[in-house]
Parts: sequence; structure tokens; C-alpha cells
Amino acid sequence: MAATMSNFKPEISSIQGIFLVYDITSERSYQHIMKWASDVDEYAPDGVQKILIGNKADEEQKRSRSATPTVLRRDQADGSGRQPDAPEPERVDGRSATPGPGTAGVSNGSVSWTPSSHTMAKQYDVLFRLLLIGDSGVGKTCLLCRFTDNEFHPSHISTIGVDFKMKTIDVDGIKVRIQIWDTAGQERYQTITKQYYRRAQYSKLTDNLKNISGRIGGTGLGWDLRSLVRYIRALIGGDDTPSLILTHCFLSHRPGCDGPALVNE
Ligand SMILES: Nc1nc2c(ncn2[C@@H]2O[C@H](COP(=O)(O)OP(=O)(O)OP(=O)(O)O)[C@@H](O)[C@H]2O)c(=O)[nH]1
Repeated sequence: MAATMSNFKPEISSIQGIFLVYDITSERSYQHIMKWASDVDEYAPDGVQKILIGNKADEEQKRSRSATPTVLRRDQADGSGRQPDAPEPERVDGRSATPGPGTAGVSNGSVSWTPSSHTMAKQYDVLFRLLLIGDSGVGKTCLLCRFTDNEFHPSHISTIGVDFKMKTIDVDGIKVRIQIWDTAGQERYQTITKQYYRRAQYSKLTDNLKNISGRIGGTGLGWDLRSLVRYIRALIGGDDTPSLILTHCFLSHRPGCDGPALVNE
């Protein structure tokens, strides 16, 4: 939906996570997830985290039985709810913190469009850059609009190329900026989309961040993408909305795991 072709070259120095979105009522979109995931594996640098989202949860009654992820065995997880190689939020300055996982009390911040993040550096403490991919019509743009603008659009206008929105949320006094890139699901735009995988980077938590995380009562693990997904889910998952993330889970990068894997919540 929300077709906008960005003419500017986006600054994607590091994307920490890629959301692979499918429609729970569409077996085809679920089967294609493996194709999307293998594209990401091929084009994105190692360590970029993949998160699977089954969208259109309000259509549960129409759910395709085969569009259900296999469950990752407990012994494949590290017990912390975080994959060992999960990337950490990027630092944008040298002075403050990352919140601890699961912190409550998100308050909505600004919603803005900007042609460049250069001028915004002072307005947040931690930056997450995320990418949405998946078949056309699975609801990527709707997820984005619901998260950033609290809006739902019933019509489907295919995204052209790539677009982005961002939102800044306040978590225990820490300004967390979440910048989400929305890609076109249509086949013809996949050359463009792949450019974005290539630019994705793995970024690590610094010791400084770990210290501050401890100071504000975090676990010291930093604020991983899993926590971020919880926030996003809480923000868009009202009972009265048709735009709801049903599942969010991590795809295992590990050898021997040949399918989407749901880490138990
Ligand atoms: N019932 C229901 N419909 C949804 C939901 N999310 C999106 N839709 C509908 O699905 C259609 C496609 O949504 P979009 O967000 O435009 O899909 P997209 O994945 O961005 O599509 P492309 O831009 O073509 O890649 C629209 O008609 C939406 O209204 C949802 O959670 N529930």
C-alpha cells in the first residue's frame, strides 16, 4: 500500500533485523518465506537477524493449516529468549543507554518522514533499523502504518520500490528510534529489494551500552530485537484492529534447521 518511490539514496549503514512477513491465510505466501529467507541468506551479511511475522491474525478462521511455522526445539534456544548471534541496537552517540528487555510503559513519540537521518542524530539515543520483506499483499505496509501512525488502510496499493517510516518511542527515558524500511513484494522490484539486503550489517553492543543497561535495571544483555518485536506487537496489537501481528519468531541460522522456526513465547 502507500506507494511511494523514494528518489533519494537511503542511508542504511546498518540494518539490525529483517522482518519476513507472510499472510496466515495464504499458504503460498508462507511457502515463499523460504525463498525470501534464502535470498536474505545469500545477499545479507552474516549475523543480521531474521524475524518471522504471520500477519492478518484477525483472519484466524481462514488460516491455512500448512502456513504454520515449525517450533524450534527448546535446546536450540539459549534460554534467554535471545539468539546468541542477535545483533544489538546501534549507538548513535556516546552518552546514554539501551533499555533492558521487556521494560514496560512505552509511550509513543514522534512520527516523521525524512529524506535523510543525518540531521536527526541528536533526537534519539538508540537507533534500530529494520527491513520488511514478503510477498505482495501480506500486509507489510499496513504493519508499518499501524506501528508508526496507528492507522489501518483496507485497500491494497502496492508499494513501488522501497519506502520507510520511523517512530521514536520513549523507554524509561531512553529515546529509541525505530526506522522501518518497507519493500515492494512484487517480483519486478526484487532487484531493488536485494540492494537493501546487501547493505544490511551486523552491529554489536558496546561495553559502554552494557554498563548503562545495568544502570537502568536491564539484564545487561542489551535490548535485543525480540524485545523490540514485543514492543511493536504491543503497539499495534489492539483488540479492535484488523492489523495484528500473530506471531513473531526468529528463524534459526543454525545448520540443520531447514525451515522457519518459532521460538516459544
Ligand atoms: N484482514 C486483514 N487485512 C489486512 C491486514 N493487514 C493488511 N491487510 C490487507 O491486506 C492488503 C495488502 O496490505 P498491504 O500492507 O498493502 O500489503 P503489502 O505487503 O505492503 O503489499 P505490497 O506493497 O504489494 O508488497 C490490504 O488490502 C490490507 O487492507 C490484517 O492484519 N488483517
